[in-house]
Amino acid sequence: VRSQRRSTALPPGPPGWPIIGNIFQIGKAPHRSLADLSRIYGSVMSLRFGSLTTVIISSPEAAREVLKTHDQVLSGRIILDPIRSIDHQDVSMAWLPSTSPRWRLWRKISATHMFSLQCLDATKSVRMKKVNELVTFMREICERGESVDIARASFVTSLNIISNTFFSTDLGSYDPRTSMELQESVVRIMETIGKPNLANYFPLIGFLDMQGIRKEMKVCSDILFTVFQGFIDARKNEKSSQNEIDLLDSLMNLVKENGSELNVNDIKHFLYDMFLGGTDTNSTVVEWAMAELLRNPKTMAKAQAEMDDVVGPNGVVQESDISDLPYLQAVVKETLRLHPPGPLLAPHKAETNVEVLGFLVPKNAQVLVNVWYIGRDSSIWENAERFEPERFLSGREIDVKGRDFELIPFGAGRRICPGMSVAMKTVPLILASLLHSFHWKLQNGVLPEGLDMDESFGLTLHKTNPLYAVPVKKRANG
Ligand code: HEM
Repeated sequence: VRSQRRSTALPPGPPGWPIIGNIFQIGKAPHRSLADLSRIYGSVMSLRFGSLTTVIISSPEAAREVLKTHDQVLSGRIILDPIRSIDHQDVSMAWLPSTSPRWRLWRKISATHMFSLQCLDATKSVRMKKVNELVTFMREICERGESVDIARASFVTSLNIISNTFFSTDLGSYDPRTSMELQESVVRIMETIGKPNLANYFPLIGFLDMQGIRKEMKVCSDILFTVFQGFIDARKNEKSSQNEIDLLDSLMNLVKENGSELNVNDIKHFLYDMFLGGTDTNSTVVEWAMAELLRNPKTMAKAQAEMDDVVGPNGVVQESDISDLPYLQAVVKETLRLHPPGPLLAPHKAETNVEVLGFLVPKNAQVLVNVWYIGRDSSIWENAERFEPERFLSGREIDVKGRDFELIPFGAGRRICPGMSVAMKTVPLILASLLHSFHWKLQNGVLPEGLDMDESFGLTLHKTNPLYAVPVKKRANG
């Protein structure tokens, strides 16, 4: 076995420069430049970023090998410098290696206390309430005949869903006059982690903080940690809970029960992951979906007609309606195919040498799965660049749950997004409520075909220019 492993070669890839390797060949849109390179070098390709060997996976077959067959060995994490700078890597569910007992404990806790069917049922009313508030806000915009930044508004909704689940209170506001500190910190942290950062590839220069990334990361993260600490202190001092039990109560009970394993610092870092993982991702998908629908008015009309049929023209969309709205679900899948918020998933790491489709993935290599490219590969998808939700309504059923490797926006295997179940309730509910309550048009007479779809790569793949859209009254109470 040993000699076989030794003879296995690294996957092919473009030649790189001494020391820096391929860093400067990647540019500002790595998912696109890596897609171009994989057309030349194949679906298992290797590059070098500084000292870091990186293997890029670009086909469903290769993704299955990485995320299923060799899942155990390839579920480590490459730690990015900003994460290290706030000491997040030793406590965070998102960054601990999957071999760590603490990672397993957090996955178990989140699966049982947050994302189980029973918990999702218990938090349904929170999602409904917060989405209704979004519609009320949109009604005010509609009355004034103004346009609205779709991502920003749905970010507030997502943030308030999470903050009410944990703390029974709103931390976001639609009113631009209120303090946006926490809201803005979450966005800035996501941007900061996603910035091109030489210190990710040359750890020794991290302390120089040449790009000011560590400083930014620390300032914004401290804002979040201080807010979380405030809630924890208030709960500790409360004699008996005034409210119904929320998730912070459950977490604090867990600390009492698992005293030696978990402490308050662990809770703060867990909350940090949940607030980062569960806000920007959702709102980005809503924004891309609305942008695609505004560019494809017939598709939007079809989705709205389905809702009129199922919910009734004057009804309010309930979460339980979503399962009866197959076209809406297809719109969400189609958006996730073309615009996965994590185009390269999160950076995996090989814990040992392993062979993938005949090539060596060496121990400590970074492994990135280009789900963005897989979603647009014309050998897999007909009219791959077109927004056609209908593709999901005929033929074999394709799911996003990590079983169909041609569509894996949440990843697959042991590192699959733990928040997938709640995201697949929240995103369709927000979208359905927006579409059912209003007609939509672009601002300043922009025509559907004139809407730009430029994207900016970061920890999530954003629309470069925020989508501003105008809600238009649909019916008497709309
Ligand atoms: C449409 C919405 C979402 C998408 C597309 C998405 C996608 C992803 C992806 C691609 C990963 C990395 C998987 C990998 O490493 O292979 C991930 C991880 C993660 N997501 Fe999500 N996510 C979404 C919503 C959420 C929500 C709502 C939450 C929490 C409330 C959440 C929490 C997390 C956490 C904590 C991780 C790290 C898990 C780990 O490393 O073990 N995500 N997500």
